[in-house]
Amino acid sequence: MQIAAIIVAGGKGLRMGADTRKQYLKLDGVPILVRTLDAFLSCPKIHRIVLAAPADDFPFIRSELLSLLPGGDRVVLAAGGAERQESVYSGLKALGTDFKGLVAVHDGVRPFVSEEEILKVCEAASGCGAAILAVPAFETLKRVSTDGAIAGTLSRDGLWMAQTPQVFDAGLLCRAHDEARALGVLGTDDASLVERLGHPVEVVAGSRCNIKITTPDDLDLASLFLPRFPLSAENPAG
Ligand SMILES: Nc1ccn([C@@H]2O[C@H](COP(=O)(O)OP(=O)(O)OP(=O)(O)O)[C@@H](O)[C@H]2O)c(=O)n1
Ligand SMILES: C[C@](O)(CO)[C@H](O)COP(=O)(O)O
Repeated sequence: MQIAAIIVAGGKGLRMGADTRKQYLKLDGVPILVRTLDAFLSCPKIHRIVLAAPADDFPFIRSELLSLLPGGDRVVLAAGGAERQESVYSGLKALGTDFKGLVAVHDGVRPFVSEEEILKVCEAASGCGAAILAVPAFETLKRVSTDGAIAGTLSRDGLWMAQTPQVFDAGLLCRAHDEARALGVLGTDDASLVERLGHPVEVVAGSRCNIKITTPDDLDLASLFLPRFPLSAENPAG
């Protein structure tokens, strides 16, 4: 079965508070987005890659990022939208409605995804049509009221934190996005749009290394993980 990846990198990175969009910040000299794309370009099961990114950045992405990557010319660019969901939708349109395989949606700012994780979540989705990586909640969870006081302690039983890749049958993902758009539903991930259709989504245990680089602290954490995630052997920057 054909597998396509949609990498979303259209965000502004407001919580990072950097002058540059965080997907272009460098970790040990290599842009975060290049590290993420390298993980997918070097995975033999991924046949096509669409990158949803700010349209104004396309010249920079072509000349400064894709040019660093062996196979970077395989990456098709799609214009990112105002919300993550719109960026995924734009990626789906760029992929084309005739694509019939699996689509793996991944955040451009999750560079520490392993090939093993990509393969196992794709494998799960090839069975049931929808699967995501996630990790069990690992801290005590509090509901906090607007005055800053604890309003309750939640049971951690059965609570998981969603990661990406989130992998779906292409037709199912298109239907989930079309319906959400028609109804004005905005989800923070793709699985939530598929869940609303009543379709089961399998959860595959991921790793706590697969962080979404969101705040400046995450850059410090990322530097600790770097030695465990070298660039692929084909990548001359690696
Ligand atoms: N309009 C958007 C918003 C987000 N994303 C992408 O979705 C992923 C996860 O989003 P997040 O980490 O929340 O990124 P930002 O939206 O950039 O961050 P912030 O909310 O702090 O502005 C990132 O790779 C981001 O680039 C996107 O493609 N298009
Ligand atoms: C898709 C996602 O990465 C799963 O954790 C996440 O929902 C994106 O989160 P955001 O911070 O709301 O953009």
